[in-house]
Amino acid sequence: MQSIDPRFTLGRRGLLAGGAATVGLLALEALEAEVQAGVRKGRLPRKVDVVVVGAGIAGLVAARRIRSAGHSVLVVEARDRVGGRVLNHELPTGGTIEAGGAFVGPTQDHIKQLAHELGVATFDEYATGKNVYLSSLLGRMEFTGTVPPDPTILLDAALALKRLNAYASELPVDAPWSHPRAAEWDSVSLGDWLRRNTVNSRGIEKLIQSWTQPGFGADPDQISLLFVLHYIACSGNETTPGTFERNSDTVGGAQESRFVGGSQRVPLELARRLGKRIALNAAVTRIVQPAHGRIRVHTRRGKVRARRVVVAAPPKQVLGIGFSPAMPAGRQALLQQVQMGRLMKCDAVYDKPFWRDKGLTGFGIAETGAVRVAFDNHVADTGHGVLLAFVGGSAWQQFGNRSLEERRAAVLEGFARMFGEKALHPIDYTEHDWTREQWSGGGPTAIYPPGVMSTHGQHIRTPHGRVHWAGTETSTYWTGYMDGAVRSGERAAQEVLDTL
Ligand SMILES: Cc1cc2nc3c(=O)[nH]c(=O)nc-3n(C[C@H](O)[C@H](O)[C@H](O)COP(=O)(O)OP(=O)(O)OC[C@H]3O[C@@H](n4cnc5c(N)ncnc54)[C@H](O)[C@@H]3O)c2cc1C
Repeated sequence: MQSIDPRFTLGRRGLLAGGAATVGLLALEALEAEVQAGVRKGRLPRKVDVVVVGAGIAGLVAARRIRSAGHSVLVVEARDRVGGRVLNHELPTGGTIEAGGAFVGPTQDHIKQLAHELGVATFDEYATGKNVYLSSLLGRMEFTGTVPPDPTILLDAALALKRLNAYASELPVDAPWSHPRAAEWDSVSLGDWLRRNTVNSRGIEKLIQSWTQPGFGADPDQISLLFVLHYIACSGNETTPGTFERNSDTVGGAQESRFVGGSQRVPLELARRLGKRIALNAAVTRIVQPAHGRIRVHTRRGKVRARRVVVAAPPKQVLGIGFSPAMPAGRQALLQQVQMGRLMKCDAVYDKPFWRDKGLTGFGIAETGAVRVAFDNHVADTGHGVLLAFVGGSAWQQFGNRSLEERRAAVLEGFARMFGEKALHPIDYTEHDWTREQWSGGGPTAIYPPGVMSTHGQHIRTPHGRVHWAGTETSTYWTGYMDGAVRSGERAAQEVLDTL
C-alpha cells in the first residue's frame, strides 16, 4: 500500500510512543521476522514427496496437511513473502488493516477453524446504526438491511434477488455445468439478465454493481449469470444452502467479522510452523512429468523432484508455467478464458470514527463516483476511525489509472457525500491496487464471462497426471474467498495423500 501524507512517513520505530496499538504492530513485526528467518535459504532440496506451488492460504494449508501426515513437502513461492492475496498493511497512525482479503462470516467454517487453531481471533465488523445510500435520482438516504428503500428499485430488487436465490438453490456446487439450464444461464451476463427481468433495469444494475464491484472486481455485464448463481450457491456450507444475503451482508453475511491483527496472520502463522519447508523468490517456470520417475519442478531457485505436485497459484499464473506434457486443451481454454477481477482498496484514517456519532455504520452504497461501496474498517485500540472504499470493475477503469492525488481526492469526496465534510480531512490515506500485482494479476478472484463455465468449467479440479489443483477458484464452497482457499488446500492434500 502506498501512503501519501508526508506526516506519516515515519519509520515503524518512530511510532513506539503510540501505546497499545503498537504492541500488536511489534508482535506482527516479530512474526514476519520469524517467518523470514525460518524459510529455506540457499539450495533447494533435491527431492521431496510433494512440491506445493504457491504460499497463499491454499498452498500453505495443503503443505501443512501433507506434512502432518508424515510426508516431506516443499512450498515454492514466487514472491518474497507468504499470503498471496492476503496482505496486512500497518498504518503509520497505529494498527493493522488489510490490503487484500479481510472479512469472514457465517458458514466460512474452514477458515474460522484454521484461525482458531492458529490462535488468530476475530472481532465483529462495526454495524451499529444506519447505512447510507446515494441515489442519483433521489439523493441521500439512510437505511437498514440489505436493499436501500428506493421506491424505484425496491420491488424489482426483491423479485430479482428471490429468483437468483431460487435458481442458485438448484445448482450442484461441485458441478454447476451439469444443471439442465446451465447452457441457457451461461449464455447471458448478469447484466443482460437484469435488463430482461426488471422494470427499472438501470437502477437495479447500479445497485447490483455495488455488490459485483467489490465482490468480483467486475460489473454485471462482465460476468455470466451461471457463474453468479454458482457464487451464490457457494455462499454456504454442506448443511446451509448459499444465499445472496449471506454473501452480501455484514451481520449474518460474509462481511461479519475480521481477524485481530489482520488476516495475513493466518498465512504467517502457517508459514512459521512450516519454516524451511517454504522457499520464497522461487517462481515455478516449468513442471515436467516423465512417464517414469519423479516430477521435475523447475523454479527460479533451481530444480526439485517430487512424487506429486499441488499447484495453488491463481488461474492466470498457472498459464505462465510450462507443463510437459501440456495441460489438456479444455483446462488451457478454461484458464485462458477466465479473467481476474480488477479491484483496489482505498482507506482513509481519521482521528475519530466521526460517522458513528451520527448513528451511521460506515457502510455506504453510491450509484456514481469513486466510492461505490464503503465500510467502517476500524482497528482496535487506536481510537482512530478508518473508512474503506472498494474501487472495482468500471469504477476501477474510471479511477484506477488516475494519479494518486486525483484518486485520493475522488475517494475522500465519495466518503464526504456519504458521511459528511469531516471525511475530507483524514490523518492518513493509503491504497492497494491488485491489478498491479504480478503474481495475482488482479482480484479478488477469477471471474467467468458468459460461455466459459458451461463449456470448460468441468476441468477446474481434474488432476493433470500427478499434478493436483488447489486455490480458492477450485473450491466448491466460498470459491473466491479465504474459506474457499482453505477448503481447496485440504481437498488437494487429501487427493495427494490418497496416492502416496
Ligand atoms: C482486494 C481483495 C479483497 C478481498 N476480500 C476478501 C474478503 O474480505 N474475504 C475473503 O474471504 N476473501 C477476500 N479476498 C479473496 C481472498 O484474498 C482470496 O480468495 C484468497 O486469499 C486466495 O488464496 P489462494 O491461496 O487461493 O491464492 P493466492 O492468495 O493468490 O495465493 C497464490 C500464491 O501463488 C503464488 N504464485 C503465483 N504464481 C506462482 C508461480 N509461478 N510459482 C510460485 N508461486 C506462484 C502467488 O505469489 C501467491 O502467493 C479478497 C481479495 C482481494 C485481492
